[in-house]
Amino acid sequence: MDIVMQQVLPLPLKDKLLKKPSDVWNTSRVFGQGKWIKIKAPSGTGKTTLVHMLYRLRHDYEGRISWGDHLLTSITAAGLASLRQQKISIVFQDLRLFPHLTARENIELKRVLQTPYYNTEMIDEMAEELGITHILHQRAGLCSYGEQQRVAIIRSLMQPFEWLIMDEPFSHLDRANTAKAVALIARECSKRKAGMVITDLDEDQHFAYTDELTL
Ligand SMILES: Nc1ncnc2c1ncn2[C@@H]1O[C@H](COP(=O)(O)OP(=O)(O)OP(=O)(O)O)[C@@H](O)[C@H]1O
Repeated sequence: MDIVMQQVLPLPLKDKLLKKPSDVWNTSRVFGQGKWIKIKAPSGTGKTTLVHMLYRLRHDYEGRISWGDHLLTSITAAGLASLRQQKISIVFQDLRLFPHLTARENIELKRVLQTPYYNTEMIDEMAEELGITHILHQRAGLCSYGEQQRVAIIRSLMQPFEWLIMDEPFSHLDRANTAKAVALIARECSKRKAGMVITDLDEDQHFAYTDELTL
């Protein structure tokens, strides 16, 4: 499934964005299936706005965004839920874990939302790989932000997907833990032949990007 953006401009930022060139805003852009796309921009310039539009959390924009044949402004609630369960997964910048559930419960909830893609043992394997086995039983709200970030990454990998959207997913991880998370994500995307859209402030070489765009 391609993600297509046509002349998209967020209404609250329209005047500001029209004043500078962009690889993404107010242009036609096709994110072809399986591409690994990096979107770079300084703080406060619209990365989270874009991610929320791509995931259809907000639709206060001009232009058109489609997931395959589905135009996001006219998709039904049932269609949206189904595509989010089967085709598009996400790591939010603000993570959106349930703070009163344990780390494991947060991940498990996602795992069982659809016909499980993985069995529950995979949670332990991924937690071990990312070094968070010891906090799986802990309430998510008590975990450090870096621990929560790794929980959110594992949660995003518990479902099938064609696209993984990530909004500054390593912002609270040190270099060694970032490398572990990158290896896991790259493996899981490759296994599914999935694309990714990842935002960050600066250039990086975490993944073998097919496209590097400036917002
Ligand atoms: N609904 C809205 N109304 C007015 N301004 C908004 C709205 N939504 C976002 N903005 C503004 O748009 C700008 C971009 O915000 P956004 O969170 O997308 O940036 P960002 O690039 O993700 O930032 P950061 O790197 O700090 O996370 C900010 O100045 C924000 O205040």
